Amino acid sequence: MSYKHLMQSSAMKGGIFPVGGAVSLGEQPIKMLINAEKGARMCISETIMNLVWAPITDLKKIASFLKDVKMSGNWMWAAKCEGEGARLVDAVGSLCEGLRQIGCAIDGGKDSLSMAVTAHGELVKSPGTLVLSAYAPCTNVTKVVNPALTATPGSKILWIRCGGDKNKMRLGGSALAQVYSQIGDDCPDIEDFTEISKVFSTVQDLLLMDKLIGTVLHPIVLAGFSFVFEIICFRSRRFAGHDISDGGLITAILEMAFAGNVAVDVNIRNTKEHISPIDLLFAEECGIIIEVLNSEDVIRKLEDVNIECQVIGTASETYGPDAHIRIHVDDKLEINEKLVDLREEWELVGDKLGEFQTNMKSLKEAKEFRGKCRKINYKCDFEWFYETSFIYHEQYFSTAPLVAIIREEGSNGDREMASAFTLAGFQTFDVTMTDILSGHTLDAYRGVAFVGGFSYADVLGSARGWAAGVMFNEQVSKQFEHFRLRTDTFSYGVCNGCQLMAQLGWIGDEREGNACLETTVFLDENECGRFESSFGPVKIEKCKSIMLSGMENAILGLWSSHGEGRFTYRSSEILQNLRENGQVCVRFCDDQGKIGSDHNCENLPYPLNPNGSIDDVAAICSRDGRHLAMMPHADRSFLTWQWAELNSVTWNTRFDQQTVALSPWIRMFRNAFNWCNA
Ligand SMILES: NC(=O)CC[C@H](N)C(=O)O
Repeated sequence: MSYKHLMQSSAMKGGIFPVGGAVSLGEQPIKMLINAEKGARMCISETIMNLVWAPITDLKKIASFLKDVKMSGNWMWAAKCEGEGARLVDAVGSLCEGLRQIGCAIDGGKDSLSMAVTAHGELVKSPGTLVLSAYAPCTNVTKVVNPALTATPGSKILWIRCGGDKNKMRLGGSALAQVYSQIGDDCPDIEDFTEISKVFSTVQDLLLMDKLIGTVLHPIVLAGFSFVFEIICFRSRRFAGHDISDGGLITAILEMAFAGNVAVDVNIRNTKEHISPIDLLFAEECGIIIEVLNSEDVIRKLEDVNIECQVIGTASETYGPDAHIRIHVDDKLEINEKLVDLREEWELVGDKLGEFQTNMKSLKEAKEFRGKCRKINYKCDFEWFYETSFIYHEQYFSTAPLVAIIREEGSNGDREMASAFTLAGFQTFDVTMTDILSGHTLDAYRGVAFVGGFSYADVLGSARGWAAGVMFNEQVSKQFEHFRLRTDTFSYGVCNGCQLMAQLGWIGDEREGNACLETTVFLDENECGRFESSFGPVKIEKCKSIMLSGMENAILGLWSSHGEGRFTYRSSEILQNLRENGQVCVRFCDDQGKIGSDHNCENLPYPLNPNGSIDDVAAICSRDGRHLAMMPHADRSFLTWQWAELNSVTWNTRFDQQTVALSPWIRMFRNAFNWCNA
């Protein structure tokens, strides 16, 4: 089947069309123990304040943006126990009323209403719980804001409270209360839902107005005939935001600092004498924290709708081990700690869970890394811009080279792979292993892509079942081998596809003729012992891969997402040969672009090297460079908004809408296209 819809949507929409879906969650079971009605209202506010960071509706077209938000309500309650049925009714009533006030509907859900058991003669009830999930169309995924403080010079951190009674900072049901094994008796509440709507609408406005976000795009060099612009950073990253919920104001500020890895200095004014600094910092009253460049404009916008806001401080470009957190209340310094020390406190629970999943060596290495990481210096000197307008003409596809996006039962990376190849100018086709088994040949294709996923649920080891399906079927193995040996073809295998290529002998110690007889390179279990999903830097090596030509020395971010990614070789000579032949194509690297051997080590520590591959190998190609097998996902990193962090990216490139959307990884796919057309 052709991915015609991808090509057609490119043709119709004029290229990349960054729409998507936004989802958010809210749950407040501990507050519900104190008061079911208040807990339900806090659930609504948490859900909405988690959703506010994605632009969800074109405000000009629809009068009430929240009308586009739908929710699913899930109830877990011991409703048959005495008094619980009545509490459930109260909670449902307050939920309905709250949603009515903000103009939002529930269109689905599920309930488990017998959440109680008798064990050893004792009745054990689950706390009555409501989990709300909101969903809405996201009009522009490039404008989604995340909590990582950007520390952009000139920006300010603002605290905006909304919904609750401003005379109160209630600690009931808070994380602080739980730390002292208490629940409390007075929990936060939403007294005025209109304020929630106003804040929502104001933030939505900010998301859509670049002026307030402060995009910085300025010409730095005028070289020859071509303008070179520096994209200082991806635009929405000039704006950070986080809701205040579990843990209160202090936790929101700290989490933003941890995520940005930057220093913070704030001074919170406490206007009410009866509120102590502890209440102020730990109460979980509804609100948000934002970091913006043009704070005066934001304050004015909020004043226009009668929402108070306080400028509480700034983040500064002091990173990781150099960064301090200073929190004052009414000019009195309450907290003055190193960022990394506070973050380690915060990581304690994660590390405890990690002890059940991960080996101690990796946990220790991760801790050391957190303690010294400053900022990752991505680097890209090559051009990845190309004139894309031609691919918007459908007739173009009658001449473009064909790529088969091959998937098996359990694959999940086929659509992103198809979209990368389509954007690079190929005609892409969805080809299942069943198609090939029923006689579909690869003769028409110039390229094949083996996608990522969990073929046959990884039961016998990743890609083993998939490989067996090829190796033990004479017709399929002939078909594959014919394709591999043709001199006008290329292939790209990612993750599960990379594991498959290793099993099939497409990379490693290649032999003439049937390559499927033995495996010389094998992807073993990650050294850390768990499935690893992380975004981090890799270095592109000077190598034979046709897809990576001209990209050497770049330091780029890439998603890893695997449980079995450790390149392992039948003998040490194989790795040595691969190195000497220029077949090691990509390596995991540290924040400065250094690999393990630069530090006189066999490989980098976890999590920089997420799987423990010797020599930090992340991708290998065939002897002639036509076949490339890569563990991390370029297919999930070729658009800028797919990158988990871009704060520190400085790239030299021509600027236009398309280039902002495309990350340097698109060059790989474009290289393949140029190779086919050469
Ligand atoms: N994303 C993937 O392709 C994962 C590959 C494989 N299932 C693993 O866990 O290693």
